[in-house]
Amino acid sequence: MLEKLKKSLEEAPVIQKESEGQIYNYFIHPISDGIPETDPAILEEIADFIIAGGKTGGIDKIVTVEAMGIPIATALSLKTGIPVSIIRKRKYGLDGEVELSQSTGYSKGTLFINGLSAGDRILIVDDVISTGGTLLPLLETLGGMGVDVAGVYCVIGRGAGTDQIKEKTGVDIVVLVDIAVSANGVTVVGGV
Ligand SMILES: O=P(O)(O)OC[C@H]1O[C@H](OP(=O)(O)OP(=O)(O)O)[C@H](O)[C@@H]1O
Ligand SMILES: Nc1nc2[nH]cnc2c(=O)[nH]1
Repeated sequence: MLEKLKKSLEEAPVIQKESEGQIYNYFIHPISDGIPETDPAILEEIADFIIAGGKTGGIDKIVTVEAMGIPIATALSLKTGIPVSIIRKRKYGLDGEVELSQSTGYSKGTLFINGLSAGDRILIVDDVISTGGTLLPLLETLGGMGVDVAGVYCVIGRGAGTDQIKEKTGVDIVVLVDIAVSANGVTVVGGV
């Protein structure tokens, strides 16, 4: 299952990003960067896997975070007819906008939620989970808003974020492929 995705991950180049005196080994892959180009067959494989998980029934919105969750969310939307709501890195200042801080192993920023409200039943999809510094504050903020998160899918998992989020929030994130990343490259270490 997901053989194309796994094979392409093993071939992903790794660059070093420096943040706050720490080096982060950042892998570059079509699903997480759009480089060199995204194979629609891999997007379809991912969308079909998520649909087979049975969590798309009764969902009001597929929710993702700008930028690289968008192709995955769009592929899923086209197959299910469920609309996509995108959490942006840009402030709009609309009524009801909610902002939160995001951090990754290589960046810090602010996310802006628009178009979600109490009682919405959503499925979250994203390309990568690593430190959890994006999804943890997002899940906490959505919980505070009264949004019902029916499931969370991340295509690629690395690092401790998934386990930490489970410990802190009880939310089980489904990771399709688990990888280990070093300066020498990417190794697939698990997954569905
Ligand atoms: O678990 P974490 O350490 O938070 O890493 C995961 C996040 O990193 C990437 O986002 P990024 O902000 O780099 O945006 P991008 O989608 O534009 O690459 C990715 O899309 C996830 O949202
Ligand atoms: N492309 C890419 N996205 C990420 N998001 C969090 N970590 C990474 C990474 O190593 N590579």
